[in-house]
Amino acid sequence: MKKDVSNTIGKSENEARLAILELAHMMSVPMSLIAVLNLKVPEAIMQDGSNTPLSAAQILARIRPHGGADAENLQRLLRLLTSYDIFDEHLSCSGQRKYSLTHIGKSLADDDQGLSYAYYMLQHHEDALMRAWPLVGEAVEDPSVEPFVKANGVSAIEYHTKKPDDNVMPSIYKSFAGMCVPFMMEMLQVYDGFKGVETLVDVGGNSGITLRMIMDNYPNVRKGINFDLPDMVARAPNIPGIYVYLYSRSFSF
Ligand SMILES: C[S@@+](CC[C@H](N)C(=O)[O-])C[C@H]1O[C@@H](n2cnc3c(N)ncnc32)[C@H](O)[C@@H]1O
Repeated sequence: MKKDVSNTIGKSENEARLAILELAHMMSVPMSLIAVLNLKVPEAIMQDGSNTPLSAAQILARIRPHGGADAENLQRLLRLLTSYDIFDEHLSCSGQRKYSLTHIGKSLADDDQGLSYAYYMLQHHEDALMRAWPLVGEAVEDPSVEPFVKANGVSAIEYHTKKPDDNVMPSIYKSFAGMCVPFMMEMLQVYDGFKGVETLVDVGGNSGITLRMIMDNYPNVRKGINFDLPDMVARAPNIPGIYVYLYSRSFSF
């Protein structure tokens, strides 16, 4: 007997169409997220520390108090990001939409050290990297020059370490610190493997901030060595007890 597969085919074709549509528009997600991060929307919602739901117009009143910005367009971004679990949407009986931050969204608002996951997200979508992505297919045809170098003339590490940056903490440090500090805080609560260690080497220690956190928790670690590239450690903050070790041969993570 011939098996009726029409429903199955229809279902999988529909799923395929939806999947392709989602993939075709995928760029809207990181681009919308970058837009709300640049607008400092997470900080605006957390401004009074309460994460109280706010309408797009109320958010704009906090970030653009002199007016002139478009609440309707901000709401479009917020609605899109609500479907990716960055915001929670609260719909009132009158049809007004308000937004608060989800658990994921809260990780994008600055903490009391001025750190958050936002800096990693921003650094991974900055212009230099965005110039390299369209060239990624060329790396298949000709792998001799990596896309970032082709687009920007220098390697990613060189670009980031040589970039003029008058911040107290250059963006490449803030990007990694924003990701690593919360992780290390949790790790230090459960891992006690640093007991008895006197000298600790952090390979690829970046700004040295996680090494400092370990040394603050374990006074037995008297000497820390931040083993990183010369340009990276050259701009790293000077931390008592932490020495830098320069290594320039390339390796990948
Ligand atoms: C993902 S970051 C590490 C983040 C850091 N562990 C923290 O806790 O914040 C990778 C680091 O590896 C470093 N790195 C890359 N190539 C290296 C090399 N050849 N020698 C030493 N460090 C290198 C980079 O400069 C960068 O600081």
